Amino acid sequence: AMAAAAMAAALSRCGGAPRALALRCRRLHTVYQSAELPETHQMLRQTVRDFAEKELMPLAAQLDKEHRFPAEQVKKMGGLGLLAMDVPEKYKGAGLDYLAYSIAVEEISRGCASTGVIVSVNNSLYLGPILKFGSEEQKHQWIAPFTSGEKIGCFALSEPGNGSDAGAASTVARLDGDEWVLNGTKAWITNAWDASATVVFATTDKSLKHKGISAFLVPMPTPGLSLGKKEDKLGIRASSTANLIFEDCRIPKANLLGQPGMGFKIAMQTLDGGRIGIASQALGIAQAALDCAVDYAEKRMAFGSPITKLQAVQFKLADMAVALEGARLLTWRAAMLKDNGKPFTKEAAMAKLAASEAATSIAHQAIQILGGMGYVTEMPAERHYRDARITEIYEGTSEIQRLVIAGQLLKAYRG
Ligand SMILES: Cc1cc2nc3c(=O)[nH]c(=O)nc-3n(C[C@H](O)[C@H](O)[C@H](O)COP(=O)(O)OP(=O)(O)OC[C@H]3O[C@@H](n4cnc5c(N)ncnc54)[C@H](O)[C@@H]3O)c2cc1C
Repeated sequence: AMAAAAMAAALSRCGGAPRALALRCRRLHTVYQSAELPETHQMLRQTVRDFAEKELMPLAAQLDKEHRFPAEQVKKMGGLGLLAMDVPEKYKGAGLDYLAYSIAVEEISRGCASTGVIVSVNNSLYLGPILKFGSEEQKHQWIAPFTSGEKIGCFALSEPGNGSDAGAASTVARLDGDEWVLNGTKAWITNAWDASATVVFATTDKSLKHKGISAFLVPMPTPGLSLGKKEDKLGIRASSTANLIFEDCRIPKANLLGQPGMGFKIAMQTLDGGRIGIASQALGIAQAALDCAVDYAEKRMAFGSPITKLQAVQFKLADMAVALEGARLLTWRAAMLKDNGKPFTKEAAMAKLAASEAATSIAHQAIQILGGMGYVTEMPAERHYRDARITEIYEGTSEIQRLVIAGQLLKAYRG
């Protein structure tokens, strides 16, 4: 009942009438098998879908073309509670759960995949570890101002010399009186150019290898921290990606997150949750690609009838739908396990692997169904194809997901 009240409060912030919205069936081709979702989550889905169709979908191509951060839309999403979904209301979050978060990120990404990752990084990678490992004081200082969309955060783990092998971090932090002094370069940091703070991982005791890594909270901008150039990317081009360069960057001693040496554990647990967000982003891209393919195929005539009459096209659509629904169920399952306080490392890796591979394959087939029109920017299919690709790389490549899944699987068999 409390979750439902919180949901109603979050929804009412947008000034909408969620019940009426939930009852309105928008388009036949985007009906989900969502009967098994709680009513609150169905309402949320409809609200976020309406927002994405009105505010994101019409803009997505332009944002992509201009590499433009959707600042105004991020503020509106903050007003809807979408930037801090599982953060309790006492820290100014929406007080919802990870299933709600997954649904919201999917719908946002269906409208604009770049916006999807911006939202996912703020929720999972920035707020997530502070919520779980921060002191009460840190939560008030570093969470509350990052819930409304006025400020967003980032997460800096990867480095130029190591991505998958995150335990080999060469960024260092040394205690000097009442301050930590950070030196090193973090690479590929999502939201870097638009962020007001970062969670950053640095080695405090090299002899302990990955057990000598600690996590820190760093305001942005701050002296000693500079940004690299914006990466010119294949997809998700409206989200900024850049290096964070620390050169004798001094932060207060109190900005240590958790205990010294806990950084690697914090990073890995954070990525477990983050993978649910990226799986959801992939679902949204895949859904958008499938929607586009069906819309087009119903109208495109070849040899005297719409190409949806061709069994070869129908078989493609069937395979796309199966891959999407299977990945969605895995994603919801991982989210529900997390919401119930159960282990979900393996399930989150399975969800991320299945959803990202589904998204790349569905976006590929969508282009095939559109033929020449799939290859040009008049239609969104080519953008979905470019946007999908990153979901197999960040927050652990598909190879790393397979390693995580196999490791957990073998552990379970061996008892
Ligand atoms: C657009 C974008 C945004 C990003 N955002 C962030 C962010 O916000 N914060 C952040 O910290 N990082 C971020 N990253 C970094 C991302 O997480 C890494 O790129 C990713 O983890 C892979 O690391 P790498 O690029 O160093 O590749 P490498 O680790 O060098 O891997 C290269 C290849 O080797 C394979 N490989 C490596 N080790 C193994 C193994 N043990 N077994 C099998 N195969 C292996 C990989 O799967 C891959 O195919 C982002 C990256 C991009 C491109």
